[in-house]
Amino acid sequence: MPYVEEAGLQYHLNIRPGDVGRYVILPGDPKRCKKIAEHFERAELVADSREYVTYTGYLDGEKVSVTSTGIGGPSAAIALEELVKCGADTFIRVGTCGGMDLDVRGGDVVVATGSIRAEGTSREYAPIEFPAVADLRVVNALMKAGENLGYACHAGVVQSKDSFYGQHNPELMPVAGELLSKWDAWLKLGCKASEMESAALFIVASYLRVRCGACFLAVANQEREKAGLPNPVVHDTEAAIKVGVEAIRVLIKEEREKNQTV
Ligand SMILES: O=P(O)(O)O[C@H]1O[C@H](CO)[C@@H](O)[C@H]1O
Ligand SMILES: O=c1cc[nH]c(=O)[nH]1
Repeated sequence: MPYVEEAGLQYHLNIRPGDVGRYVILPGDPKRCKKIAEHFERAELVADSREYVTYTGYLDGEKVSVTSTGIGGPSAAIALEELVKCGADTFIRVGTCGGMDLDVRGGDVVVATGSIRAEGTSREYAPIEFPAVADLRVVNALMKAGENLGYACHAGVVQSKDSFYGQHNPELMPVAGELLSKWDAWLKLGCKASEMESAALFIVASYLRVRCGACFLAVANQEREKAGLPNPVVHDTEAAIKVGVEAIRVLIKEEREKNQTV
């Protein structure tokens, strides 16, 4: 492969095997990495390349990492591929989203059980009939984490799309009819929220046989606004970060207990 340089150095992330733990948190925003790494013990910056910032530290004695994916499926798929090449096998996206279902308010945490593949990247990995689903053990760990921390997380299907403004101003787009009629269908089907990376991550994780889940801070809910309901706007991602970090702790504990019984 021409894009792998010496000793397994990855072309985009600028990391090598050994630089990251098997557990990796995946925010979109590179600036969220430092905030997440502050929850680790002995965290160190290991790489800063393009939109990909990576810190590695420890949680309960286990090596863990955080790598930003940037915005959208293409860069998220690259991050997952290169992290897997460096030995990681369990991933939690900690992102932001816009609420869709009326019960999701700004400030709430949403856990994805699966994602609508309204984006392009996953189609270059799997036919559209194949569902983008989160790993069941990671979903359970995220819900347990919410319970441990006293956050009532919403669990359900989310929508992954490529156009942020197609979500917020669909009526201005040349394909308005298609965007609006599909959005209406997602609402009728109980879709919880809209974001941009989880479908690609779940499909690439299925292909590479690794575990991936996702939780999000709902920034606001445009459907609540439309319905004339209170619509708080929240930008502080700490609740979703705490749920993601606690879920990694839950998974580490489960893995240790499993290894003791075999
Ligand atoms: O806050 P992050 O993790 O970047 O996630 C969401 O925010 C970005 C859009 O504003 C997209 O990446 C979307 O998925
Ligand atoms: O409304 C939102 C908020 C965050 N991310 C999105 O994709 N949409």
